Amino acid sequence: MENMRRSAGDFTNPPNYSFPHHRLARVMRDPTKTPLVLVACGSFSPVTYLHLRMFEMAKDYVRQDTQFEIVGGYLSPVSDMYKKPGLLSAYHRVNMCNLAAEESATWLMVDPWEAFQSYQRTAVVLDHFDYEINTVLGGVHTEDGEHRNVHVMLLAGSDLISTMSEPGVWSHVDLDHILGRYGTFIVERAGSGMDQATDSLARWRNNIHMISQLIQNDVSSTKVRLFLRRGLSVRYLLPTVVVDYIEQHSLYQDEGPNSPSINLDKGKGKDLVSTKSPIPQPQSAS
Ligand SMILES: Nc1ncnc2c1ncn2[C@@H]1O[C@H](COP(=O)(O)OP(=O)(O)OP(=O)(O)O)[C@@H](O)[C@H]1O
Ligand SMILES: NC(=O)c1ccc[n+]([C@@H]2O[C@H](COP(=O)(O)O)[C@@H](O)[C@H]2O)c1
Repeated sequence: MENMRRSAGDFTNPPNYSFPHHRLARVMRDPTKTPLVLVACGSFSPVTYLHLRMFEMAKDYVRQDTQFEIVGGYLSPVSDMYKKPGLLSAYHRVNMCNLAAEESATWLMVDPWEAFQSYQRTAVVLDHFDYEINTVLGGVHTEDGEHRNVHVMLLAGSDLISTMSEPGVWSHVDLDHILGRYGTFIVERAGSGMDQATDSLARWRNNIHMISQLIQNDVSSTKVRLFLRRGLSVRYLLPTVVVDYIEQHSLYQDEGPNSPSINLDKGKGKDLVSTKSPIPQPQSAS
């Protein structure tokens, strides 16, 4: 079951959807390596420099410590149905991610697939990338024309991985699918210990790569939203094009219907009130 590849009928697509691949490198530089696509799932409400920085940190780690070659990276904003506090409409979140990705790294893209439809579990999202890249596009090639399947991996902060030990948030079947079949790069996040995050995930440890933050940076979307509501500047915490977009559309002026009241503490605000949405539990991920 774990290695079964999905087919078109297994996925629901939003209207007029086409998979973005304009920045996906289709020819590998080093034929001895395994091609890799990084996928970051999250709210991105709004996208910050930390989200973009995660990809750069992973890129350094991949080059120095692994046999992978990155051929592309994706931000995959979650559906509005996730109903997380502070979640702005998918329309604006996807627009902001696109602006940020376009002006940042040349290998970053935004996939609106999960954003514009019903909530899709992360295991299904990774299957969608695997399907689009390997089945539909046919993977990538070496310079000699040899075909290679692309390995898809989840890129996440240590707070997200911590939730994998919280009861009721992830099903065991999904965890086995995500960590067993795909694997993950975990970026250290202030306030969310790396060891603690992965203790209960030991059986998949070969597929879990931990990336330490050598320059501490604890920007979070929660704090950015709070700053905006208080009329404080968020410039240099997120790309200028995103700051301009937020100003033009007067975004994040109100708390919004899902928002609990939060304080600007040292963490993300998550310690004070649970912001985790109940996740519909799957029958099976594959
Ligand atoms: N400062 C950070 N350090 C490490 N990882 C981060 C950081 N900020 C976000 N991430 C990671 O980015 C991914 C997307 O996160 P998300 O969009 O939920 O951002 P967030 O800042 O945690 O949002 P919110 O504050 O609204 O909860 C998650 O895997 C999260 O762990
Ligand atoms: N069971 C699951 O597939 C599951 C559970 C919790 C969060 N997630 C994903 O993690 C991402 C970030 O979630 P938070 O912003 O709540 O930390 C979202 O993309 C969400 O879909 C998936």
